[in-house]
Amino acid sequence: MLITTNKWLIKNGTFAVLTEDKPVIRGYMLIENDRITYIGEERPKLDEQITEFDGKGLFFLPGLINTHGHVAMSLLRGYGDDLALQVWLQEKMWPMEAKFTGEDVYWGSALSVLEMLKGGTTTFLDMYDHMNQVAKVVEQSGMRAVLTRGVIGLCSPDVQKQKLDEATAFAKDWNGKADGRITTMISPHAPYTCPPDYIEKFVQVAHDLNLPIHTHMSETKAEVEQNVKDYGLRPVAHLQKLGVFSRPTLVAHAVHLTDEEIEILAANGVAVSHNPGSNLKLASGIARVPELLKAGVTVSLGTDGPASNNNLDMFEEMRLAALIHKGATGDPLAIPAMEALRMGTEYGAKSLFLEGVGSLSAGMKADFIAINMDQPHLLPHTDFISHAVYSASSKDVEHVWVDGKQVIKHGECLTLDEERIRREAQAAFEGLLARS
Ligand SMILES: CSC[C@H]1O[C@@H](n2cnc3c(O)ncnc32)[C@H](O)[C@@H]1O
Ligand SMILES: [Zn+2]
Repeated sequence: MLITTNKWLIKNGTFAVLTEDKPVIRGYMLIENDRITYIGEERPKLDEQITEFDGKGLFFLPGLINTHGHVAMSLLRGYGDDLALQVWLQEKMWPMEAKFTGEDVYWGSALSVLEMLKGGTTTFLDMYDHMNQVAKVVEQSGMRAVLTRGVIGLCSPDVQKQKLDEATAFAKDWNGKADGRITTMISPHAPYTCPPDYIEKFVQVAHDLNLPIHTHMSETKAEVEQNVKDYGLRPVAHLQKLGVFSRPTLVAHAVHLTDEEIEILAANGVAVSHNPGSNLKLASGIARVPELLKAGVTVSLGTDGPASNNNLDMFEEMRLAALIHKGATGDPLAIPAMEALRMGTEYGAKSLFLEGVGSLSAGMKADFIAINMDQPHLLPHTDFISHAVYSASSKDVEHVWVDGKQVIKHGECLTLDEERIRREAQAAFEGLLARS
């Protein structure tokens, strides 16, 4: 077997290393196979000729990490805007999703993976149905993902069992696949869509497979009130009682929390995926992110699905996170730019229980992006971290590497057929409409 080594030396680059004393350095980054093996201001000594890449005018960042979403919902982008969560789900999303075929999920996911890669996201978490199709897209695209079959348990015991078996089989079959780029989790959709005894079964599966749990939690005020009516407890205490937090857990949203609930999440090491764009669009509220971070909770960023956002631009989520908490608290330091960037990268990796991704340093996986800094809205070059959070967008991403392989070059995807995906996704939406 012919073994070829993949080695790159990036020179003349500006790199976000995010250390407290010197967050940005100018110099060199060496990539060997799937890893960063050197990053620093001095040119590394090399005993062989390797491919050099000129990073002049580019700002290199860790690949962005989107910790909550439902990517196949790109097919429903713009279908059912300006509604609150429950109405949006019950009257718009669920009736349409009931008609989704595996093929729809494939093309919807491909459209989103394309959007994410071109926009600088290198890892995403996805909770949905027909997850084999999402996994297939991830495998082909070269992207990294944490995948989980989300289960809504508002159905007969037989169907509940079938869905749980399917979620278990998916989690088992795909964990570690695609050269380790895919990992899996276990996901009851939410406390309001899964009865307590059903959630306990997911906890048991997570224990059996040694996997983390991901679920929606405390997204709206109405959901919290309904939980108290139905079970006599707010969602945090309810999930704790059912054993969910006995597993490594990532909850999405966590908008409506008391001080005591923040302490419970911190004490149990529960991570939170903050989805500012989706929470604003669905009028769910503003999560208590500064308090969560202060209590020691890992808070990362997610877009949620493309139908409640309505894009998958993680630069936008970082900017929103940095801005809305200043407005909500009156404190300009509520979420500084550097913290927002960490939420979109390093804390994202921690939330997904992934080791070796989320920062640019020797030994880490080579998941990184380059943005073109020589554009009017990114000049002058005062503060690159500030520009990445407050001025940049997904459209500024020039190159993307995942696992040491370049997947986006000058904005073009090297792994997926963009033209075909655009055509098939539009056709899939039209097919859905025709069947509805
Ligand atoms: C069972 S697969 C995932 C399921 O979640 C739905 N969904 C999308 N966005 C949200 C959200 O913000 N809160 C709760 N549920 C959401 C999606 O439509 C799928 O049915
Ligand atoms: Zn969601």
